[in-house]
Amino acid sequence: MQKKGIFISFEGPEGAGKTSVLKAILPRLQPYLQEQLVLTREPGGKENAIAERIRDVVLDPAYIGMMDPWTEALLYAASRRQHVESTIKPALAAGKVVISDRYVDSSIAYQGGGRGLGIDNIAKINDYAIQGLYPDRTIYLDLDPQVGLDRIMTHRKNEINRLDLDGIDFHRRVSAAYHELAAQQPNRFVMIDASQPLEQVINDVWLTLVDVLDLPESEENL
Ligand SMILES: Nc1ncnc2c1ncn2[C@@H]1O[C@H](COP(=O)(O)OP(=O)(O)OP(=O)(O)O)[C@@H](O)[C@H]1O
Ligand SMILES: Cc1cn([C@H]2C[C@H](O)[C@@H](COP(=O)(O)O)O2)c(=O)[nH]c1=O
Repeated sequence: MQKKGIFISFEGPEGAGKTSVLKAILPRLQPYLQEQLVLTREPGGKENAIAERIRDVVLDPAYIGMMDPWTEALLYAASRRQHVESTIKPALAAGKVVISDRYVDSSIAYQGGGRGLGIDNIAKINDYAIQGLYPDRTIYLDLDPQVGLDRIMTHRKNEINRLDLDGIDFHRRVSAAYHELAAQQPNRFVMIDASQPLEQVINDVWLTLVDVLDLPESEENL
């Protein structure tokens, strides 16, 4: 496939603010990109019934303590393969801007680092899913994992998924793996301090997008 579009992923620990930031950014981007913008997520994906069904299984709190870690890793990779093939690749081939709330770095950090399955092993199984398709830029919302977990336990109690309920040690290993990835690929990762007030985080993300997408430098965009 000849990739023509731009691919941006958002990553971070639980409760870092990815969903809140993307919700705020969407109406600001739409006037520039209109139907060229594809906002999607993992596990799952925009208009991707198969990947969304896998999401339901892998995140279901009913399976706490029951899901084998490799089954978990393979389910995320299977959902990603479907997402890449039927959502991401066609959009990029059509020259669109694809923004994904989580992508392969989540697997490297959560299953490779958090579950201890090994970063190289998880990268290897994900080769089948992504076939070399890495994001052009990855916006990492950086937050102490305990602060993120406290946020979701306080404000989002009715939407807690299976991994949110893993212990703090798991989430600290996830965070360490993300930091290792970001240190290895400083040109791809943009680190944003997600402990700031939400408006400031949104602004920092917006300025990054203005740069990456080469949006016109109006006063509002600076
Ligand atoms: N900068 C911030 N300061 C304080 N609260 C925040 C901030 N950003 C987000 N929140 C709050 O934290 C909670 C989690 O935010 P959000 O759902 O956007 O995070 P997320 O990164 O998408 O989390 P997850 O990956 O777990 O789904 C929400 O209640 C949100 O209002
Ligand atoms: C893609 C992906 C995700 N995860 C984890 C990270 C979160 O705990 C959930 C997704 O929930 P969100 O509220 O939509 O962020 O799944 C993972 O462990 N591995 C992955 O590849």
